[in-house]
Amino acid sequence: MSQKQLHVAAAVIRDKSGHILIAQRPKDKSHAGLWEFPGGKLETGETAQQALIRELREELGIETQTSQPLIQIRHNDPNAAILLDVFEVSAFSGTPRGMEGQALAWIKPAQLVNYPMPAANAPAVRAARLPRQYLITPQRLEPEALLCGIKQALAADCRLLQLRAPNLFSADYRDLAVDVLGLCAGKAQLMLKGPLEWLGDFPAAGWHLSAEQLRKYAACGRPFPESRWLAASCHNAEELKLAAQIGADFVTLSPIAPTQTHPEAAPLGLEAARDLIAGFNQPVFIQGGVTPDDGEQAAAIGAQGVAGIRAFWPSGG
Ligand SMILES: Nc1nc2c([nH]c(=O)n2[C@@H]2O[C@H](COP(=O)(O)OP(=O)(O)OP(=O)(O)O)[C@@H](O)[C@H]2O)c(=O)[nH]1
Ligand SMILES: [Mg+2]
Repeated sequence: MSQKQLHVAAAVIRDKSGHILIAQRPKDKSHAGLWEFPGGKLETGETAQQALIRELREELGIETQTSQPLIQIRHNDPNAAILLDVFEVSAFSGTPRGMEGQALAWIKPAQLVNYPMPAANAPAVRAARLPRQYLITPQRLEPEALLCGIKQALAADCRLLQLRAPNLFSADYRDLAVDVLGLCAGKAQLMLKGPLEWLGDFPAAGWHLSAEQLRKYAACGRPFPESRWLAASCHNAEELKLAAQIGADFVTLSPIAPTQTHPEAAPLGLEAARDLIAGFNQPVFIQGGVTPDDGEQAAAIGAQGVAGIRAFWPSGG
């Protein structure tokens, strides 16, 4: 017997203060009592976006004004193979109400982990907690210049930052990381990059693995609990597979287009990137030859957003 295929559209609805709307599944439905992103199954002939608009009207009594793809998740449940097509809804009219008697809650993104959801939702929760841009610090800057640029980036609403400074000696990097953690507190999520031996020194920050580290450690599994972000730099299907194996929460995929800094690396192009992203279940930031203006294009190929160094670094820094 072939497994049932379910295509479901669901919404991460944000209000003006950045809270997210979740709903509790009613008693008479599957996964009763678990929380979910409002939405439902596509009807025959509908696109995912059309289904989303209809479901939000039926379940919440709102009219969707702006929606953008966030993440597509493929999940095999004992009863069905689910394709969960998650959109971000940032503008709507009307006040959401539980039209089917379901409980609703507006919560901060960081609180999502406290509401039990179906297993398929884990990557969507990660995607909802991450911004659309990932700033990586440029090489060969002295600590003062780095701190100055980071302050400017934070003032310009940078919310995910990777402190990459391969030019610094380890002691200097570690001192700098302490300062940057302080600057980021309450503003941005900080990812550090360096030897895994340093992990214990920085319990507050996430960790970004190089492709080389990924190869070395993937077989050992996740190096720390899920309360911190684990990310990895990937360039092909094999590295994405290792990222899934180690339990990475999100990845960068590069290079998408030719870049000045890596002219020798063959760019993937958007089509190949789209296929790789479709085969990977966690948020992907595309990097290399993309700029902050490419966010919409990134979302259109299934990516979380764009990552980068020079094109993302504050110009005065
Ligand atoms: N809406 C929604 N469904 C989800 C999520 N996560 C998840 O695994 N699902 C699954 O996707 C399917 C969607 O079902 P649904 O019950 O919302 O479908 P529906 O609104 O069309 O309801 P109906 O079939 O009772 O008319 C269910 O199997 C549900 O468990 C989620 O975050 N939101
Ligand atoms: Mg539903």
